[in-house]
Amino acid sequence: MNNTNSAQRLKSITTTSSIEPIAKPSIIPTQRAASLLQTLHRSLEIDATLNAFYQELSRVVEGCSMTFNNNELNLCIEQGPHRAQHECTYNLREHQQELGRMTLHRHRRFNAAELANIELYLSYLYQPLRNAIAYQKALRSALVDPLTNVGNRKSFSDNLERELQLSIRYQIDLSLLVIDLDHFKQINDQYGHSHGDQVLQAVATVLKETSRRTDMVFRYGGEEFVILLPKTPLNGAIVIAERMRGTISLLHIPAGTQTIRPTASIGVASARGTDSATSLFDRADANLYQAKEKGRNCVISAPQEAC
Ligand SMILES: Nc1nc2c(ncn2[C@@H]2O[C@H](COP(=O)(O)OP(=O)(O)OP(=O)(O)O)[C@@H](O)[C@H]2O)c(=O)[nH]1
Repeated sequence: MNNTNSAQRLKSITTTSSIEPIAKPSIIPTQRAASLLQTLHRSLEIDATLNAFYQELSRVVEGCSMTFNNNELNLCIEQGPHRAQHECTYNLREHQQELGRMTLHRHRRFNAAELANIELYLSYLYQPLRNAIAYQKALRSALVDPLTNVGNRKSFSDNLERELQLSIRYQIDLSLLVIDLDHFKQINDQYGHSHGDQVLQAVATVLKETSRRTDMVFRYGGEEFVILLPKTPLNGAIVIAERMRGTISLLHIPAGTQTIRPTASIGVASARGTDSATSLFDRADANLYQAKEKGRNCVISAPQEAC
């Protein structure tokens, strides 16, 4: 295998036994190998597992840095000082499932013994990393709505409590949007449930795309979404809500020969020092109710407003 200035080493590792080192790795004392395995198995945190791997690897492959990517979990974990011109990359996979892509960088080229060591160490990493990834995926699936891929109601409750505490303790603004699709029952009845699902997915995409990275989008249930806007006062929240409402109203979702044009009503509220999670949510929800009462496809942030 090549290891020149521009060469990229790309290898798929499917199981521990499939690794065939191209040179003899340096001999790791049994006790050291056992202790490395024990350390790698200690945590189900991907970060901690990779950090332990890197600490150990950099003893035998000096001066290297490491980048690990997992697209499904949206992970990019970097260890070590910098990226450099020489690199070797391994696609770690289990059957058809990607565990991730591991790249090691260094200013000096990797020699054959070092490459063999890297592969030996990867064979130790493989199982602990697989366990950590499976655990993170399980945690994630308990908190993510599978249809729309945004946070679910449980995730919303956890985040609302935490953000409200932070907002009260540090006197930081916090706003909440409660968004409900209009006449969604009619959409389901007229176009069918699967087109209804497509509308929910398209709306979730709009909500994610029209919010900032720090905003949090959740599906509260059915055709109702909620958005937490940390560090956002009421007037800012109204602007974001209007942008979301406007963008949803521009959607054209194909349904056979027809097109679905959904709209949404939005209730907005901002946290006060005396708020509980329930009182803040109830205020936004009451405003949503007003928006429905006053004609739908509008944003209400105070009970007296008209659409
Ligand atoms: N396709 C689809 N429909 C859902 C899902 N969850 C809930 N619904 C439907 O959403 C509809 C909600 O209807 P309603 O609560 O009557 O509200 P609406 O028709 O949107 O009327 P307004 O909110 O008053 O504008 C019901 O028909 C539910 O069956 C889902 O995951 N997929």
